Amino acid sequence: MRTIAMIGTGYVGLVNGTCLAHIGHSVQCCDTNADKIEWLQQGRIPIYEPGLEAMVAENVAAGRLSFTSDMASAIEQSDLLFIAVGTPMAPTGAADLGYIQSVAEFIGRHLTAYKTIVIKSTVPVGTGRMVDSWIRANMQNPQIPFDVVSNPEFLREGSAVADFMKMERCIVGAIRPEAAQLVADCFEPLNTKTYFTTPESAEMIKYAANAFLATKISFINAIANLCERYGADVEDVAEGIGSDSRIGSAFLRAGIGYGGSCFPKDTHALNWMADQAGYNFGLLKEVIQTNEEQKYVLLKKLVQALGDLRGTTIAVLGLSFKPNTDDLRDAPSLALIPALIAAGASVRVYDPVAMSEARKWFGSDVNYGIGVYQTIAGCDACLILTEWREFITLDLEQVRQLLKRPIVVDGRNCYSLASMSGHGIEYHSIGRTAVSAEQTVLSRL
Ligand SMILES: NC(=O)C1=CN([C@@H]2O[C@H](COP(=O)(O)OP(=O)(O)OC[C@H]3O[C@@H](n4cnc5c(N)ncnc54)[C@H](O)[C@@H]3O)[C@@H](O)[C@H]2O)C=CC1
Ligand SMILES: O=C(O)[C@H]1O[C@H](OP(=O)(O)OP(=O)(O)OC[C@H]2O[C@@H](n3ccc(=O)[nH]c3=O)[C@H](O)[C@@H]2O)[C@H](O)[C@@H](O)[C@@H]1O
Repeated sequence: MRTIAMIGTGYVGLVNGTCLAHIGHSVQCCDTNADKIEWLQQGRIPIYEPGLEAMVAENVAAGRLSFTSDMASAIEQSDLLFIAVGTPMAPTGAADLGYIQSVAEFIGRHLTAYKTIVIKSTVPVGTGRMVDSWIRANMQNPQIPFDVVSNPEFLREGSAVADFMKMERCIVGAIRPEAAQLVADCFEPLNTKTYFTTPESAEMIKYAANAFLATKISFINAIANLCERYGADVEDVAEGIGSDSRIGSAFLRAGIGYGGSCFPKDTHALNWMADQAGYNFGLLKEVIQTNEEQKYVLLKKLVQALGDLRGTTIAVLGLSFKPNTDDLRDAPSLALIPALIAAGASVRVYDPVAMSEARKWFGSDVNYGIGVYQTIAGCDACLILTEWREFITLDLEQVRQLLKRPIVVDGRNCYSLASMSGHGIEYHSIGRTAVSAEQTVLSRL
């Protein structure tokens, strides 16, 4: 059992802190956001993450997990200091290391005995060494030893607790093998495969993993756009290629592009790193560009179906960047909804859990519905942006009756073409428009 200070109690810090407590460690989660800490001390969870609330309560009750704004004493009382603060995108596309630097300097000022400092945040290659120097520059007693270890995080929002508890692999990048082993031992109860490497490789593994997954998504979205032009069905194509074990079926769901707090910023940060090194990562630039364009494909489909959008009311189902989270950071909805409004439409939105988050982003620009059916009633068309369970099990008969015009434009391919047409709904989805051979490029060949 180790004593751990988790510095930064956001999606990653709160889940890691709670799960590390759950596997037996004694964890203090700290944050500069005093409101967040106060909420957590009252047993309230500031984010929506399945399974997290119960796990927090259990570990707080067991005395293994606590929340504090007193970072200095948490640091003093802990063997390992995990840094899990944000690394948002700077205007240049680079990762903004401001929060990391301020934590490193704080640690430096409060270091009174040996500590292992673990970087959980996603940081550009070389950051571990910068953290080392920021700590050193602020130490009152430069003789105190410490290690900086890179231990990137791979959890997904919406399944974060399960991703941690069934961790597929643990990456540990360190200069001193003893420090690497200390960090690996923290995760020992999970029985996961650990890969030991240098800090630079560990930092690169994180960006390469996210960029590769983003590449798969942009690739299948580009194929989807081609499928529409040739009358093929991207769902069949994804299944057909995904069954090749060298390709794999994961991350081949065509849609309206990837969003969230990580793929967009991490692809930009990797591209920035490449540019800094004088390497033109053209492939990655295309992945980013394809994703940008994909966010607007539903607008084009809607205009094709309805014509002029001025004076129309459009229902939007799903605002979060994926199901099972209330996170709207870089969600496709943030790009598409302003575009609908700019085209003259009134927008009525509904999301099962992200409504209060949505109010922060959209304010009074949209109307907020109550439940699916109240939201779509009387609308000219309905868009599906997130594949929440509630939206993939709609009562299609009611949908047809409630919409002014029975048009559904689905950015997540939640339904078969047959089920929608069977209910008399004009259905537009991604990469599988039901066109006859005469309407496709084939007819012109
Ligand atoms: N959200 C995700 O699913 C994943 C995120 N990551 C990476 O983990 C890092 C954290 O991401 P999130 O948890 O999503 O961010 P977040 O924004 O949800 O949380 C960061 C927290 O750090 C706190 N903070 C900022 N400065 C601080 C300081 N000086 N001292 C103490 N606390 C401070 C903030 O108040 C905030 O509560 C990022 O680098 C991200 O790229 C990695 C894998 C998954
Ligand atoms: O670094 C991070 O923060 C995390 O980023 C992603 O996790 P997350 O963003 O939570 O969610 P994903 O499930 O990866 O989905 C990201 C986006 O891609 C989209 N997506 C995903 C898969 C797919 O086949 N198609 C597709 O469009 C989703 O709708 C969503 O908008 C990675 O999957 C995690 O491994 C990583 O730790």
